[in-house]
Amino acid sequence: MNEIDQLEEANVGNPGAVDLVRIEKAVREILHAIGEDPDRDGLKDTPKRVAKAYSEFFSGLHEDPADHLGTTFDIEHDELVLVKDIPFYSTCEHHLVPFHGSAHIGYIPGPEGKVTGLSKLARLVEVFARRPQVQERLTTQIVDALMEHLEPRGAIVVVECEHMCMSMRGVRKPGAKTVTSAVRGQLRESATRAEAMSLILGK
Ligand SMILES: Nc1nc2c(ncn2[C@@H]2O[C@H](COP(=O)(O)OP(=O)(O)OP(=O)(O)O)[C@@H](O)[C@H]2O)c(=O)[nH]1
Ligand SMILES: [Zn+2]
Repeated sequence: MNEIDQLEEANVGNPGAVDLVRIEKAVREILHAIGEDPDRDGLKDTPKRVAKAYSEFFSGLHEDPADHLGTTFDIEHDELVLVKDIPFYSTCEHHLVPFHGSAHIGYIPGPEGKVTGLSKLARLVEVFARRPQVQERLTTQIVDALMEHLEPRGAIVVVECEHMCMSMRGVRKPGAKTVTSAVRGQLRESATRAEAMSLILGK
């Protein structure tokens, strides 16, 4: 049996939509390409480990934000709700290396009073972070999902990240931070926006 057949046989079913066998084959190729021996002791299980890791890194591609924002409570509150410093890891779609940092999410519930569980905001970040991403799209996808599913009066998302593609390669500037924001509805008005920003950035 050749090495690819062995990989196929070793793949014990693929519960998600990430094709583990295909990743394993590709990782073996990469190891060959960098001049390594994929069959040496330390590397022989690496393709399998990488496939498993990638299925975590990219699990958000197969998730729907509605799964998390579907649970809402009717709570009368027409002031800002803000969850800040939600840590996350994502993967830069240009280099397939991590970028990581924090997301801050605020919204003013709408007249329907749709308020979601606080943990669901962190789950929403995961849905979009666990995909090949750029930071700007991550930021707008989060805010747009909030607007669509909670119908709030307004929403704001601020994301602060360090990109490994700028730290460990290329321009090599570790510590440089990128800040992106997306604001919708009433939170675009200068006074509410300023209040939200000072709560988010005033550490
Ligand atoms: N706007 C944006 N750019 C990103 C993000 N992640 C990585 N990049 C940038 O994507 C760009 C890709 O540029 P290219 O010139 O195609 O690639 P490259 O030769 O590897 O670029 P260098 O990183 O400058 O070496 C780089 O400037 C990265 O810093 C992101 O989330 N948003
Ligand atoms: Zn990158």
